Amino acid sequence: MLFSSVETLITQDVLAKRIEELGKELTERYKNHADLVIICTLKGSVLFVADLIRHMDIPLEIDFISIASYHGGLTSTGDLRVLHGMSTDVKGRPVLIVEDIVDTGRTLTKLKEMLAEMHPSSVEVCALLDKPSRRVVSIESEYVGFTIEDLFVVGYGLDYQQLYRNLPFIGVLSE
Ligand SMILES: O=P(O)(O)OC[C@H]1O[C@H](OP(=O)(O)OP(=O)(O)O)[C@H](O)[C@@H]1O
Ligand code: HPA
Ligand SMILES: [Mg+2]
Repeated sequence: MLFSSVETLITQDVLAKRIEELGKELTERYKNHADLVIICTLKGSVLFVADLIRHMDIPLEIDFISIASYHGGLTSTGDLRVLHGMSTDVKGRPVLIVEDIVDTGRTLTKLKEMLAEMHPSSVEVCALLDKPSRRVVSIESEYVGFTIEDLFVVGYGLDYQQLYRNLPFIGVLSE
């Protein structure tokens, strides 16, 4: 499918303000919990996590896991592949998963199952975008930036065929 333009759904300013709010909320949540580990899901969450942690005024570690199921397309293939694992020992430590988007819920479900085997003291999720209308697996995030309609979005880390991740705003592709 060919797309000719991108329409803005969430502007750079609106993103920045909401991410600052989330960072402050998370600072309050975790300020009395030592040893926080943030797990960023690559590739989509890389811009979000970089901005979010700059508003978290507490000690934290960060690690990355590369997990993918869209493989460039518009729909989840259901074939979840872990392309790179994490290296941090999270046993007995609070974990915050940072996700760019929860759509069918399959990625987050798989990630939470994998983490449970590592016995962290707690696991919470901060998702920039939530698309509840597309859920296949019932799962919720403790912290959500924006709840969006059933639209395929790109930008601010999110891709279509690995492109558009560098847009500074969230947009919708149009033909
Ligand atoms: O709730 P779901 O339907 O599972 O979709 C959400 C996941 O899908 C996307 O990853 P993708 O597979 O596109 O990998 P990427 O982050 O490398 O683009 C997105 O970044 C989320 O991690
Ligand atoms: O709307 C989306 N856009 C980009 N990647 C995605 N992965 C799940 N949903 C989406
Ligand atoms: Mg993708």
